[in-house]
Amino acid sequence: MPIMSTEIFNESDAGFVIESTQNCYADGFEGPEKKLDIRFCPINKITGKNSTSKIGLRAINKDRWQQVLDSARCTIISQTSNQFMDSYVLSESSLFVYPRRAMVKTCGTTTLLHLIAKMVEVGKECGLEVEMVVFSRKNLNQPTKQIFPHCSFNDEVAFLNKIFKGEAYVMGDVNKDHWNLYIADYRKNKTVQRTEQTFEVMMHDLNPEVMKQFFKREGVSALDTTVSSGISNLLPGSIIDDFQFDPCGYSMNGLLDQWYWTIHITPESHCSYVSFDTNIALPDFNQLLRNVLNVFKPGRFTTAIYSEDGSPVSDAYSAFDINSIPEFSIQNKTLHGFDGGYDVVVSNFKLSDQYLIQQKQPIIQTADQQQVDLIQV
Ligand SMILES: C[S@@+](CC[C@H](N)C(=O)[O-])C[C@H]1O[C@@H](n2cnc3c(N)ncnc32)[C@H](O)[C@@H]1O
Repeated sequence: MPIMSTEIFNESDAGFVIESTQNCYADGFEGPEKKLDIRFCPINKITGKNSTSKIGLRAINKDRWQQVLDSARCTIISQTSNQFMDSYVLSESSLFVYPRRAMVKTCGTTTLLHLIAKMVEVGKECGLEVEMVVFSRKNLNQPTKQIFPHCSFNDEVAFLNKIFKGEAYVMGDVNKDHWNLYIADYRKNKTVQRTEQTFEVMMHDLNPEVMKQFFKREGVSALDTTVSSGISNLLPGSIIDDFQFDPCGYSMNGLLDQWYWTIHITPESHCSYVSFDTNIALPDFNQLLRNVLNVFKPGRFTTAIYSEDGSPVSDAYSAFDINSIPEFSIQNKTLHGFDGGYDVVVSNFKLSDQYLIQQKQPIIQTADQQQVDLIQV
């Protein structure tokens, strides 16, 4: 029977303490998330009663996931499910659980990689072993404030290589916006048609008027903000689990049949950041990217596309047309093709100088016009 429920946990029960943003994050909250996407397959030998279970990782309950998340230092705030997945909004970002896949992203100074041992253990409890691990993150604003191994990508890779056997890549300009990627792929049957894709948009320098909506306001619920901001229209028909932090910050998980989408917002002007992430099976991302940019109005952003050979986006390099976002100029674009049958494409954009000049023109014209009017009087 399909499960359709949203449960908000009592914050004190969950050990989740809302702290004053002004006091805690005076130097800026670290919005850019670390993301760990682990896919599992049945363990070859029969190891237990759950080994052939169709629900796989979904047999794990919220308390057990909280034990896993304890290692990353974050807390479950609420849970939503449909017939395909369980989703959890966390004190720092999100966890999505499919029968054979767990995707967790955490921000701030969380220690995401510390939860791997427990994640592998949970998989074993369900008769599953790791088939593929993808760890990725954008460059951090303040890496020195992180806890080991998250102060540097080199440390993270060394940490991961003690557990897995993978490859590491840096995509983009290492001195500017860039994206780090680690992949360990144990999938044996390379002939299987793989159709998964993910699309991430990581935005900085957001329009302050837009960001105002994500400060807690008396009498305005998270759902009100989800609707009035335009977020609910990004992928209509979704089950949405949203949360407004106090005094600011917003997170949501969306479930649209078998596809997830998730948005996390740090609205403070000195460190504004918004992430959008989905695995929706669209043939291109032109309209979705246009809509995301219209809702949030960033000054600069990075996109990351992961696309398997049989995915709806057949060519990750041209998954969206830069002509559909004329106010932005592209800084760089990097493609990595992998022999496992998938591509990763990372691009960086910023508002173009031409657009910024055009934006200023009406103000200058008005002032000039006023001057002319005054002279005429
Ligand atoms: C909503 S979370 C989202 C993080 C996400 N990775 C991002 O930056 O887009 C971070 C925002 O919530 C605010 N916030 C308020 N209380 C928080 C808490 N207890 N834990 C984490 N963030 C909190 C932070 O100041 C920040 O604006």
